[in-house]
Amino acid sequence: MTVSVPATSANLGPGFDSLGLAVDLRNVVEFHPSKFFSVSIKGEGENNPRLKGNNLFVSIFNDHYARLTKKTQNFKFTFHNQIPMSRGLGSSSAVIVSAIASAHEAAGIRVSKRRILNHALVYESHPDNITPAVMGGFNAATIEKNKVFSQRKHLPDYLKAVVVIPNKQMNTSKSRTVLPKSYSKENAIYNLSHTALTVAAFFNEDWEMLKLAAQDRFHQKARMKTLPELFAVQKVAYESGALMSTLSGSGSTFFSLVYDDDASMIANKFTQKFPDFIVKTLDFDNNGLIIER
Ligand SMILES: Nc1ncnc2c1ncn2[C@@H]1O[C@H](COP(=O)(O)OP(=O)(O)O)[C@@H](O)[C@H]1O
Ligand SMILES: N[C@@H](CCOP(=O)(O)O)C(=O)O
Repeated sequence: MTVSVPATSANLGPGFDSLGLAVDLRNVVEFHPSKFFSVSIKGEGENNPRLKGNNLFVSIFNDHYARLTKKTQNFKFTFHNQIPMSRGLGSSSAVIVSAIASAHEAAGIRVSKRRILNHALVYESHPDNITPAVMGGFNAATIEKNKVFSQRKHLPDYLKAVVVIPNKQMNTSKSRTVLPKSYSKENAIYNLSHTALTVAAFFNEDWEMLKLAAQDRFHQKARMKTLPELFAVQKVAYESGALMSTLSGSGSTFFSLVYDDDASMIANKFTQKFPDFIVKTLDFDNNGLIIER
C-alpha cells in the first residue's frame, strides 16, 4: 500500500489560518503488515534517529488503526520524504493526513477525503494546511462545529511556485506564540478585505490582482523579523515580476507565485542573491492526498 500527500503553503498573506494551496513536493509512505515493526526513512529526516522512535506518523497511524480494527498489528513503513520539516511547507499536516489515510487503508476501510480532513482537524487546529494537503489546489477553509468547510480552485499549469527555503527551522506552534493576542479594528478590516480580494482573484484567475491583494498585517512582519533576509527575498520577488510573494505558513520558506515563463529567471535571481538558501521551482498540485491500492 502506498499513500502520498503534497506540501502546502498556508496563509498566502492575509488569509491567516484560512487560505492555502498545494505544491508538487510530496511525502510518500509505503507500508505492509509485517512480523516486526520497522521504519525506514529516505530523504528529509533520514539522518534523524528521533524520527525512528518518536514518529508523529506512527503514533497517529497506530491510534487510528487500533480504533478502526480493535487490534494491533506490526507494519513495515518506508518513508520517502521530500517536504522539509518546520520550514512552512506543511510537513506536519502532510504527516497527519498521510497517517490517517494509511490507517484506514491498512484497516481495509474506504473513507472520503472530507472525512479524513475532519479527522486531521483533531491534530491541527487550523485548516489552511490540512485542507489543500487532502484536496489539492487552492483552498479557502474555515471551521464550524469541529468540521472543516472549504471551497477549492484548480490551479492552472501556466503558474508555478518558486520557493526559497532558508536553513532555519521555524516551529509552527512556537511561532504562533509570538503573534499579537489581538488586532486593531483597522488591521482586522485590512486583513478581512485583503483576504476576500485574494480569494476572489484566485477564483476569477485575476493573477495581476494578487500583488495588491496578498498583503498582511496579522503575522508576516513579526515572523519575518526573526530572519530579516526574508524582507529582501520578498523585495527581489516583486522586483523580478512575481505575482505574489508571501511567507509560506509560519516560515521560514518564502513562497512566490509566478508565470511559468518567468519562473527560471526569478529562481536564478534568488539563487544569485541568496546562495545560502535552497530555491525550488514547483508545479502546483491539484490532486492532494493520493492512495495507491
Ligand atoms: N516526515 C515526517 N515524519 C515524522 N514527523 C514529521 C515529518 N515531518 C514533520 N514531522 C513532525 O512535524 C513537526 C514539524 O511541524 P511544524 O513545526 O508544524 O512544521 P511545518 O511548518 O513543516 O508544518 C516535526 O518536528 C515533526 O515532529
Ligand atoms: N496558519 C498557520 C500555518 C502554518 O503553516 P506551516 O506550514 O508553517 O505549518 C500559521 O501561520 O501558524
